[in-house]
Amino acid sequence: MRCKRLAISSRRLYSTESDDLFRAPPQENYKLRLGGRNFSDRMRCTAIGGHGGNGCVSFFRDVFVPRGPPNGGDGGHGGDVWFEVDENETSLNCVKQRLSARPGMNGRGKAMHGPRGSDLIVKVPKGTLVREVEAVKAADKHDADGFLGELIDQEAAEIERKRSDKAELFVHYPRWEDKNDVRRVPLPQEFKAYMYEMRTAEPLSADMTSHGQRVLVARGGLGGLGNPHFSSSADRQPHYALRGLAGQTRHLELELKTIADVGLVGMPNAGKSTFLSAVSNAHPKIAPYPFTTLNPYIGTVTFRDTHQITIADIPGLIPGAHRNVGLGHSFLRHVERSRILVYIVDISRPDPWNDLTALQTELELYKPGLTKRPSLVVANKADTAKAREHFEKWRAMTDLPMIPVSAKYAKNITKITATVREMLEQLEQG
Ligand SMILES: Nc1nc2c(ncn2[C@@H]2O[C@H](COP(=O)(O)OP(=O)(O)OP(=O)(O)O)[C@@H](O)[C@H]2O)c(=O)[nH]1
Ligand SMILES: [Mg+2]
Repeated sequence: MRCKRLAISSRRLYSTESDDLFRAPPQENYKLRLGGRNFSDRMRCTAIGGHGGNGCVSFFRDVFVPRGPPNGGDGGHGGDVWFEVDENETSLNCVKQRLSARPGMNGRGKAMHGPRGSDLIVKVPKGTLVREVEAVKAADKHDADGFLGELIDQEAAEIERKRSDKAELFVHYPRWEDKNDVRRVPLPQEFKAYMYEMRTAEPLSADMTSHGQRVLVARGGLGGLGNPHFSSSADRQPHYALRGLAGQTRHLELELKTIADVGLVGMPNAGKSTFLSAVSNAHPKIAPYPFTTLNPYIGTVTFRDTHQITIADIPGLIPGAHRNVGLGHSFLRHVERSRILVYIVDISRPDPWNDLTALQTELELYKPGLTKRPSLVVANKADTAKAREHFEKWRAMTDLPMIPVSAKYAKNITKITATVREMLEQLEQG
C-alpha cells in the first residue's frame, strides 16, 4: 500500500517539466516513415477467402408439435480479400504473407442464419502490380462438375468418386448419415455456378494505379443452405443440409513500381536528395557519403496555383550496376514509370559528361528504350569552385539542354520545376 502511494506521488512530482526531459529526442522524418520496418518492393503472399458457414438441420418443436417443419438457418458467406490502393503507403511491408478473411458463421435452429464473415481489406501502395503465381482451386476438393450433366459419358469410377465428394458437401442430422441418400439431391444452381467459376477463374493480374482503386483477390466461400431448402412433397422432413464451401485461395506476387511524374537519376552523392528536399515537401536523408539513400522516396512539388507534381528520388547508380555493383539497379523499377527523367550530375567532378554517359548506359541495360523518354540534365553543385569551368567545357561539347543549379543553396531550382511542368503539360497535350 505504501509503495503504491509512493508511486503516485513520484509521478506527480515529475509530471510537468520532467516529462520533456526524459522524452526521447524527436526522430528524423526518414526514420519515422516506415515505423522502423524495412522497405520492401517485392513479395509473395497467399490470399484466402473465408470459409462459408454450414447450413443447419433443425425442426420446429413445441408442446403438441412433435414433428414440426424444418427450420434450420443458412450459413453465412465467407468474407472476401480485397486490395485497396492507399497513396499514403510507400512500401509493401504493410502486407502480410498470409491474408485470410473471416469465415461465415454456421446457421442455427429457429431459422437463424449465420452472419457473413467480414472482408479483409489490405492497403497497398500506389503502383503495385499483382500477379497470380499458382492457383489452388477451392472447388477442386468438392468438384461438382459431374453434377452439371457434362460428364455423363465419363468412366463410372470417376462418377463414383465425384458422388462421394458430393456426399461430403452435406451435414446430417445426428444418426441419419446412413439413412439420408444425398446422391440424388440436386445441388442449388448458385453452388454449381460458384464451383464452376472457381474452376475456370482466370489467373489474376492487376495494376493498381489510382488512390482508392480496389481489386478482389480472393472470394469468400458460399454459405451452406439450411434443411428447409430441401423440403419437398416427397420429403417433408429433410434430415440434411448443405455445408459451406471453402473460400478461394490465391498465391500472389506483388511488385511495387512507384508511379511519379518525374524520376531523379544520378550517381551517388550527386545531390539528388538535396534537390528533392529543395523543391518539394520531402525530407530525405542527406549526407556527404555515397549510398545515403537506400530506398525510393517520393516528394510532391506544389506550385503557386496549387498544381502538384510528384518526384521520385532513388538510390545512386554507378557504372556496372547491372552486374549488381553498388546497390545494383533493381531500384530503377521506381523510375521506370516516370514520365520524365531528370539526370542529376555533379558538375564539380572532373568529367561530368562521363557520368551522364554511364547513367544512360545503365538505364539502357535495365530497360532498352528508357533513355528515349523526355529528359532533362541538371548540372548540380554550380556553387563549387570548378563548376563554371566544367560547365562551359561541357556546353561546348554538346547541344544537350542543361541547367546549372545549386540544390544546396536552392539556386535556379524554380527554373527546373517550371521546365518540368512545361514538359509534362506538353506530354499531356500530345
Ligand atoms: N556545394 C554543394 N553541395 C551540395 C549540393 N547539393 C548537394 N550537395 C552535397 O552533396 C552531398 C550529397 O548530397 P545528397 O543529396 O545526399 O546526394 P544523393 O545524390 O542523394 O546521394 P545518394 O543518396 O548517396 O545517392 C551532401 O553533403 C550535400 O550537402 C550543391 O548544390 N552544392
Ligand atoms: Mg540520396
